[in-house]
Amino acid sequence: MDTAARSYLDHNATSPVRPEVAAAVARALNLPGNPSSIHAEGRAARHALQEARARLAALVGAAPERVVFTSGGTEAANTVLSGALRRRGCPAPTRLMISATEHPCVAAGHRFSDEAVETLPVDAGGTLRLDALAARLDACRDEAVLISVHAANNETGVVQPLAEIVRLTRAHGRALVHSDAVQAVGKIPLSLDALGLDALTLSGHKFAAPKGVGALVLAEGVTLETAFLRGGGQEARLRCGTENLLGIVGMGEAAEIARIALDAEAVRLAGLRDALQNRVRALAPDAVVFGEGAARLPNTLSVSVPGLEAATALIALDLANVAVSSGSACASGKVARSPVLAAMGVSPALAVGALRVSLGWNSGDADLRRFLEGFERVVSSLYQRRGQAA
Ligand SMILES: Cc1ncc(COP(=O)(O)O)c(C=O)c1O
Repeated sequence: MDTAARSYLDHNATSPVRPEVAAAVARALNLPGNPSSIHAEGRAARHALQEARARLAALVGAAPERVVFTSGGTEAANTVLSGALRRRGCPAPTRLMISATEHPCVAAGHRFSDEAVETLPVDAGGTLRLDALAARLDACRDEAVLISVHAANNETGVVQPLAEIVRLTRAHGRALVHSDAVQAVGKIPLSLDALGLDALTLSGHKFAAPKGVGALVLAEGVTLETAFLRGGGQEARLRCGTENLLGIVGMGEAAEIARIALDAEAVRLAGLRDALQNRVRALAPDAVVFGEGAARLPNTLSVSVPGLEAATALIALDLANVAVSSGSACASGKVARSPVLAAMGVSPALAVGALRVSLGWNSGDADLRRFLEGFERVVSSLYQRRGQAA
C-alpha cells in the first residue's frame, strides 16, 4: 500500500511502527541468543531485554523489575482480573468495580461472578462518577475490592481521574486499583508510583511499537498469586516462556522516543486536533463532539453529525484515502452501538454516526486537509438529502 498517498488517522486502533523502532527490531533480529542463556550470545539478548525493560519502566514511572512483559493489553488485563492480583497485607479481592466505559478486555475479560461485579456510572462527558465510587466503597467496607478503571478511553479519548480514584480507595483500606492504561501510555504523562496505582496494563502497538507485545506493571508489594504462564521461570516466574525479544526491543525503543517527545508531542497533537474539531464544526454546525467538556487525550476526536451513518462515512473517507474508525476499532468490521456512548447517555441515533479520528506521530496538516475534503463531501451530500426531504 502506498502509505504516502493515504492519511492514516486511526492511531487509537494501532499506531504505525516508527522507522526508528523498525530499525531497532531489525538490529534485534541479529541477536542469536536466548536471554536465559549464560554465554555471550545469551548475555547480549538479556542486555537488550533489560534495556527495553528500563526504558518502558521510565515511561510509566515504575522500577524496571516491576515490569512483566506480555503479548499485549488484553493478556495483562485478563490476568489481573482473573482474581490473581494480591497486595501484601490485603486479603484476596472478592468484589470487582469497573467503570461503565471499560474496554472489553476488562468488561468481558474478568473472572468474577456476575453478582460480584459492580459497574460504576460515568457522567455525560464520560468521566467516572466519583460520588458513585465513594458510595459503593462505603457500602462494601468489609470486603476486599478490586477496582479497574481505564486511564483513557479508546473511543472518546476521555481521561479518567486516576489520582482521585486512588485517593478514595486509600480511605477504604482494602482496595486494589488496576488501570488499563493502554490508550494513555505514550500519549500523556502517567506514573504508576506517583499515582499510587497497584497495577497498570499497557500495549506497545498503541505507541508505535509492533503489535503483539505489552506489559503488566506492578507496584512494590503487589504480585500475582497465579502466574500468567508457568514454566522456565522467565519474567520473575510470572510469565514464563522465552520472551518476544523483537517486540520487546521495539517497545523499548518506542517507549524511549515517546518519553522524550511526550510533552511537545501532546501540545502538537492537541493543536492539530483542536484545529480539526473547529473545521469539522464549521462544516457541520450541528456536529456533536463526545467528551468535549472532559479531560481528553490530545490526539482523539470523536464526533457525530445527526443523520450521518458512520459506516457510510467511513467507506466514503476510505475511498478518499483517509482511514478513520467508527466507535471502537477493536470491534471494527461491525458497526454496533457503542456501549461507551450508551453509558454517556448518547442516543442510539446519534451514536450510530460516531466517527473517531485519532492522530499520532506521523499526522500533520496534509492529513487534516485530506480528511476535511472527504468529510466536506460526506456532510454536503447529507445536507443536500436533508434539504430535499424538507
Ligand atoms: C483501552 C484499551 N484496552 C485494551 C486494549 C487491548 O490491547 P491489545 O490490543 O494489546 O490486546 C485496547 C485495544 O484497542 C484498548 O484500546
